[in-house]
Amino acid sequence: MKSLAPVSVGLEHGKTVHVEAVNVGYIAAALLLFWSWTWRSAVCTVWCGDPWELLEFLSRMWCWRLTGLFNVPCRLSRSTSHRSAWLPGYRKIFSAAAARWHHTAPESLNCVWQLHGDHLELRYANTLMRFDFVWLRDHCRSASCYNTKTNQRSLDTASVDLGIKPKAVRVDETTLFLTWPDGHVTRYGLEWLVKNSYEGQKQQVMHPRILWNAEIYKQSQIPSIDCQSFLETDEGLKEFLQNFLLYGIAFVENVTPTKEDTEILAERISLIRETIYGRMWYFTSDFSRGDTAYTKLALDRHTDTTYFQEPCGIQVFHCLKHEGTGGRTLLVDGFYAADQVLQQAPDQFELLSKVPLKHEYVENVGGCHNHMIGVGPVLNVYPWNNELYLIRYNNYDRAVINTVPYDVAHRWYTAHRTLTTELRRPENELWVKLKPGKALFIDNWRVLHGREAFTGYRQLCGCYLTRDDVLNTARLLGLQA
Ligand SMILES: C[N+](C)(C)CCCC[C@H](N)C(=O)O
Ligand SMILES: O=C(O)CCC(=O)C(=O)O
Ligand SMILES: [Fe+2]
Repeated sequence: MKSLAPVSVGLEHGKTVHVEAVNVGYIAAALLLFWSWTWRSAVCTVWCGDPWELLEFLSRMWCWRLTGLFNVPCRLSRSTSHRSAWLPGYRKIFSAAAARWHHTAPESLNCVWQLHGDHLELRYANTLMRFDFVWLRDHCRSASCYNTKTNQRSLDTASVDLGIKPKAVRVDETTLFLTWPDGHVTRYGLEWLVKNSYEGQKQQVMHPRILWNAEIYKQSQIPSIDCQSFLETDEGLKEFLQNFLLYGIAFVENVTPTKEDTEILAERISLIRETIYGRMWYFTSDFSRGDTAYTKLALDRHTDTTYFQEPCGIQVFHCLKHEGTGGRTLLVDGFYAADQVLQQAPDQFELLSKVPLKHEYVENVGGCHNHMIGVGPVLNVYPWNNELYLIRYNNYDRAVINTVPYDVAHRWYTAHRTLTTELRRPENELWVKLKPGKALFIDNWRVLHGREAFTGYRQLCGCYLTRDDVLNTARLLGLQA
């Protein structure tokens, strides 16, 4: 008897039937019996293992044939059991059948599918997708599972058997049909699957952006949006938001230079995020608060509120008055700089995205007492596609590093230096002088700001916006955000 690599065949609910090593004659007989159902009762006589196991196995094979799911048990997982072995010939036939792609309807030749032991594989619109069975059950859009009025799931996911497997699968030109063991039918539009599958998502650009240095930004000649058009037309607002999403900064001009008018602007696109600085703030160099922002000193590039667990999404600045010199605003695209780090030193990019850091705001000035702590890495990336979505960079407010051991700390300082070098390249610096009437919106998750030291009286007003609400407005206008 030839000894073969042990193989086990996966069945429903994670059960595995181990097939005893048998000789050629037995396998031939088993094959014969398999194809001739009427002989099912005689199985035990040619089986040298547990007869019920074989019976169960063969009956399942029969069911699969009936339901067209013959290829279900194609997961030929390795098993350390000495008992299981297939004859090469049978194994070949078996896996050849298993590897068969289904073109259920002749018209749907652009969609093929294959049912595996633990997932469904489907190729459509040049996308090869793999779906977990629980996922397929969980996302069912039938009336009993999903409320299309509220766009909410009604199905209790915890009630789905984790070993669930469809009883039948069918595909026509547009739709995948799955019948579950309890008879429930799930339908998925093939287009919907491409859009919503992991593989489909990976192909899509999540957030279209134009990374910039000073030259790129200036060359683009992005116009400021007129205040009236911003406030009164959807086109004006949409153009503004499109610029904002692409570049992380956008300007509105011809704004009446008051705090109240600035507030009206802010409210046009979002809810205002009230913080310890108030709702609409208004500041001069009077050191009314315990922060360098409230002085005449220069401020190096940074993002704000790094000491919040969720740093503010958007910052609005409107200079209401400046009688003096200096005080220009510095803007640097943090994502452009981070991208340079990724190109030069991917390991340093990774470190900056992995090492959690604390930022802290401790204030005890006048009647203001605050102690804020926010923890997170400098670069925040989506774990599923590594896309950068938030940069937390403020060397003034960075707290004691005590979240990593000394050697990691040293590597982190090296990576931080690389990023800082990029952020400080003069060609990456966009300098603007904010003037009364021109409001600036900054994506505080992406673009760093700073300011030049100044003399004289300078008055700035503005606010923070909740990011979710800005993106909500953009999506409602049909933008990808
Ligand atoms: C904008 N406004 C003047 C209100 C607050 C400034 C906060 C400054 C702080 N160091 C930070 O970077 O978060
Ligand atoms: O004074 C400025 O131009 C900006 C100061 C600053 O960084 C801030 O208020 O967040
Ligand atoms: Fe700031």
